[in-house]
Amino acid sequence: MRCYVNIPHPISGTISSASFHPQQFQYTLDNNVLTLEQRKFYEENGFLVIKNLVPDADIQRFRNEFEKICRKEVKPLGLTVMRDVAISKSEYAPSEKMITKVQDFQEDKELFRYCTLPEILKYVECFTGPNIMAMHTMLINKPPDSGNCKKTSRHPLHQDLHYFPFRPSDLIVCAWTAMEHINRNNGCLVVLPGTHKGSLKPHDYPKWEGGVNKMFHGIQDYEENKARVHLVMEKGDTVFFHPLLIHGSGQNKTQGFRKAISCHFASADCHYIDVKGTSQENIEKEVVGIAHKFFGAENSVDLKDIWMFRARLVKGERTNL
Ligand SMILES: CCCCCCCCCCCCCC(=O)SCCNC(=O)CCNC(=O)[C@H](O)C(C)(C)COP(=O)(O)OP(=O)(O)OC[C@H]1O[C@@H](n2cnc3c(N)ncnc32)[C@H](O)[C@@H]1OP(=O)(O)O
Ligand SMILES: Nc1ncnc2c1ncn2[C@@H]1O[C@H](COP(=O)(O)OP(=O)(O)OP(=O)(O)O)[C@@H](O)[C@H]1O
Ligand SMILES: O=C(O)CCC(=O)C(=O)O
Ligand SMILES: [Fe+2]
Ligand SMILES: [Mg+2]
Repeated sequence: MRCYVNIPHPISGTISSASFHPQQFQYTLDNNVLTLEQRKFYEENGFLVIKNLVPDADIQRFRNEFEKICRKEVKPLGLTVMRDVAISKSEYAPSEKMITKVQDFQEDKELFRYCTLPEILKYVECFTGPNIMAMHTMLINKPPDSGNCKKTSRHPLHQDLHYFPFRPSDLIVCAWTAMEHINRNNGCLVVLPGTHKGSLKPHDYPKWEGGVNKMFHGIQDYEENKARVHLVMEKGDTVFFHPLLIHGSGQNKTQGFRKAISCHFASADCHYIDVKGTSQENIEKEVVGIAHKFFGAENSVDLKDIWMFRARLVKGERTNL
């Protein structure tokens, strides 16, 4: 996982034994895809934006398929369709306006293409190595908040590792692609650079007046003065980020539904862990509780089974996960 690169001496420009400064990389692997500058950026900040990575034609296909799902013209197996908490009890009408995100599209050929795009996997491999599993998939359709003023479209600051019962964290990466221009107005991603170097923090529901979406846990000891960086992205731009990086997204103040597609990838060489007795126990209980609703409480399923069942190999060999 760790490797050393010879950095030429800044003054002499040569590598001699006297001027040899080994550089340790912890969060990126040795290959020729990332420039040294990009590698250093990810090591330091825990995220990396690649401009214009996914072609418009692919994004259009994801959009078309999402609309078909919303209109109930297709019903992919295993898909979770989530409505915003502010409208979850309102009248049912199948339209994209009702859906805040879909998750687990591993059985939907059109959407899952995202997780197999060579241009995405090329970068993913820099973090996971050659055996790559798609662990969790989402298409987020952040609804406008302007109507209800409840700010329920916000995603509290969190670390994605809170949801994951596998390790090591450095071999996990999220790819998140903007499906349109995204800025602070429609609720872009917000990151706290460098927080991937810290540990996993306890997460719980934020105490928001307007309510909060199911399982949208956030970190509790939020430091107001910590520098937040708002990632303004164009259609097709993709950010890769570490699962310990603290991030969230702000309210959508526009009338449109802000769209992004994402996948969490992990090295197939990762291993599952037991989260009992850790800060992740609360999310495990919720996930297992929902699974019981679907499969019946008598059929005991644990978190590991749920993840193994949904995970898909996208490159290399399925070793552990
Ligand atoms: C399996 C492993 C999962 C891993 C976790 C994710 C990993 C993520 C990793 C990456 C990091 C990702 C970070 C992340 O993204 S974390 C967010 C991840 N969120 C989820 O995974 C939630 C997935 N959603 C669901 O499972 C369903 O949509 C739920 C269970 C929510 C509704 O189910 P269903 O659609 O069948 O609805 P229903 O009509 O039968 O209603 C049932 C009850 O639920 C109420 N309700 C409805 N909508 C919401 C809502 N939005 N907020 C709160 N409550 C809601 C509703 O009022 C009713 O309440 P009551 O009348 O009973 O009181
Ligand atoms: N003071 C805070 N306490 C807790 N969480 C916060 C705080 N400020 C921001 N956040 C979280 O970080 C996310 C991003 O913050 P940001 O300030 O960019 O968005 P916002 O407050 O929703 O919108 P705005 O662009 O109007 O500030 C928010 O959605 C929220 O989840
Ligand atoms: O708002 C988004 O698009 C991303 C939210 C997020 O971080 C997540 O679902 O894990
Ligand atoms: Fe997240
Ligand atoms: Mg704010």
